[in-house]
Amino acid sequence: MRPLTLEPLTAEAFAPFGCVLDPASAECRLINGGTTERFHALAMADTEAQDGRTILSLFRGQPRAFPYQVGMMERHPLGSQAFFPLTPRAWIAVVAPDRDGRPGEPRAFLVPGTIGVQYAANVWHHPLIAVGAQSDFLVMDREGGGTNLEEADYDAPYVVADPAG
Ligand SMILES: NC(=O)N[C@@H](O)C(=O)O
Ligand code: NI
Repeated sequence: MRPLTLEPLTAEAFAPFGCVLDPASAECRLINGGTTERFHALAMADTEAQDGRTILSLFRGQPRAFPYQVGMMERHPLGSQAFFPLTPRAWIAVVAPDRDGRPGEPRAFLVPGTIGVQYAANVWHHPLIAVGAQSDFLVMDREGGGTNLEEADYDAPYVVADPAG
């Protein structure tokens, strides 16, 4: 099995795959008479293809067992998909470039529990990888017609070591 190195997440490194949802980097607006900080527009949903609509869901992820085998990837051709942790616990985002309609060499990012990511439409990624304990995420993605899920298996799995060491 091919080891996957866990990379630290940066907006630059993730840019080919989507965007990072980091309140600390967002425009912060003081609203409601100064009682609330609005971390504005962490991400813009891309869900309108084929009359799609944006929905917000809660994903309750059970922790994956490590070392974790990444044997498949998926993508959503018609819409973006954003994950933002509600549980302040680090998690893992695995993405890959497209290589002639199949996922190429994956990259695994360790995402702090205060930061989310949005996979751009049609970007190969692995389904949610929660780490250590049950973790809740707000997920913004697309509801609508058409086929919005494509999956592909790797010929041989990659393996991610336990972030806890
Ligand atoms: N199936 C589903 O809604 N979730 C996946 O798309 C995922 O990326 O976790
Ligand atoms: Ni997905």
